Amino acid sequence: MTPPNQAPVAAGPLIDARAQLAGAVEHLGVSDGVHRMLSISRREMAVSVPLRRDDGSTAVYEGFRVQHNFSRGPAKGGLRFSTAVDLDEVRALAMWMTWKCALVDVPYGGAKGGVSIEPRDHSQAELERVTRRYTSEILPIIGPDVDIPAPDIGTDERTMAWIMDTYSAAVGHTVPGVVTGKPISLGGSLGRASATSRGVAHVALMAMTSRGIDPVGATAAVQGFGKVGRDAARFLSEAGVRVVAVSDVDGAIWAGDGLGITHLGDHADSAGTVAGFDGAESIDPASVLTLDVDVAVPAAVEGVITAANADRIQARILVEGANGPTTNEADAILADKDILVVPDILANAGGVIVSYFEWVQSNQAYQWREREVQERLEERMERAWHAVVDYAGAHRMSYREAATALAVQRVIEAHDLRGLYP
Ligand SMILES: NC(=O)C1=CN([C@@H]2O[C@H](COP(=O)(O)OP(=O)(O)OC[C@H]3O[C@@H](n4cnc5c(N)ncnc54)[C@H](OP(=O)(O)O)[C@@H]3O)[C@@H](O)[C@H]2O)C=CC1
Ligand SMILES: O=C(O)CCC(=O)C(=O)O
Repeated sequence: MTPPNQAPVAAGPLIDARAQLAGAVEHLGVSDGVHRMLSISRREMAVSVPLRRDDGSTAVYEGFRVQHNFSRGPAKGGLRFSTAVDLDEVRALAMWMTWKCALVDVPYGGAKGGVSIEPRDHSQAELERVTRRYTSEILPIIGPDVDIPAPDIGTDERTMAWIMDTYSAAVGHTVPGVVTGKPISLGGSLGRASATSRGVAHVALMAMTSRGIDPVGATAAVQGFGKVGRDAARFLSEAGVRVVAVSDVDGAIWAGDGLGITHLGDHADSAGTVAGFDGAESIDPASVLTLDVDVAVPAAVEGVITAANADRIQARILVEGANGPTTNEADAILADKDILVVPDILANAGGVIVSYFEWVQSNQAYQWREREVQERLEERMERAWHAVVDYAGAHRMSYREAATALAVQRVIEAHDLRGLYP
C-alpha cells in the first residue's frame, strides 16, 4: 500500500520498512485505516542548511527531521550526518525507531534526522556551524517533551552539546533533556556511549546460548568500527569470543586467532582506520559479512546484506547492530538457510534504552551510577529478547516478524487507549 501523501519509492529501506509493517498488520488483523496511519510519518520537516565554509565560500546541505509516531510519548531518534541521507531513508529510520521504542517499552514514539553532508570533509568549526543552523531550523519541532535527538552515523556527543546549547539559548534557559548522548559533564548518562554496543553483545551472547554455541572460543566478524561496532567487538572479545575480522570504510582486516580489540582501537585512533593493523591480514571489505564465523555483526549502514550476497553468508547468527542492514529479500534467503537473524529493533535497542535513562536523569538533574545503568539496560534487553523469542515460537515466525508485530501491537494499543483516531 502506498500512503496517500507520499510518492512511491522504487527500492530501499522505506520499501522494506513498509513491507515489514504490512506483514505485522496482516498478522494482527489491523484495519486499512490504521495501517495507512502507521505507514505515514506524523510530521516531516525538510530544511536547507547553508554553511559559511572556513575559506569564505558557501555550501548548502539538505536536512530532515521526521517524526513517525507520538502515540507512546515524545518522538525519539538519532541524527545522522552522511551523504547517503535522503527523506525516504530518514522516514524508514523514524518508523523503525517507533517499533524499537515500543518493543523495549520506553515511553517514546519514533523520529530520525539527517543532514546530507560528509563530515570527514569538514573542520570542527564547520560542523559546529552546520549543527547549530540545522538545530535552529528544526527548533520549532524539537524539545524534551516533543522530540529528542541523539547521536547516529557521523555525529557524536559534541554534536549533541551544540544542539543542546543552540536550543537552550533560543528558549532562554538550559534544557539538558532536549538531547541524549551528551557529554557526561553536561548531564549525559554514564554508560550511554557504549550502551548500543553493550546491548548488541548481550543479545549476541543470548542468541549463541540459544543455538547451543559456547561464546568462549566462538568466532565473530564485525562490519563497522564506529560508535557501535568498535565496542561491540570489544564486549564480544571480553566475553571470550574470537573477533577475527572487522572493517570500516577504508578497509578490512582478519586474524584467525582473533584481533586484539584494545590495541586495534588505539591503532584506529591514530591511523583513522582499522586498515594496516599489525598482525592482521588485509581482506576484501565485501567479504567481512560472508566469512565462516559463528556470528556476523553488521554495524555500519543499511542494505549491506541483499539478494546478491545473502546466499554466501556462512554465519549461524546475524546480529543487526546497524539499522536496516538486511533487505527483505535477503531475510527470506537467510531464513531458508536457517540463519538466526536478531533484528535491529531488538539488537541495537541498548542505545535508546540508555538514552531514556539519560533523559530521566537530565529531567531530574540527578546522575545514576554506571552499574545501575548497565543492570537496568541488561534487564530490559533480556525482557525484550524473551518476549520476541516467545512470540516467534508461539506464532511460528521469524524474530523480525515477531519483534515488529509485538511493537506494532503496542503502538496500536496506545492509539486505541488515547482515542486518536475514530
Ligand atoms: N550510535 C548509536 O547509539 C546507534 C547506532 N545505530 C546504528 O548503528 C549503525 C552505526 O552507527 P554508529 O556506529 O553510531 O556510526 P559511526 O558513524 O560512529 O560509525 C559508522 C562506522 O561504519 C563504517 N562504515 C560506513 N560505511 C561502511 C561500509 N560500507 N562498510 C564498512 N564500514 C562502513 C564507518 O567507517 P569509517 O570509520 O571509516 O567512516 C564507521 O566505522 C548505524 O546503522 C546506526 O543507525 C543503532 C542504534 C544506536
Ligand atoms: O538514542 C536514541 O535516542 C536513538 C538512537 C538511534 O538513533 C537508534 O536507535 O537508531
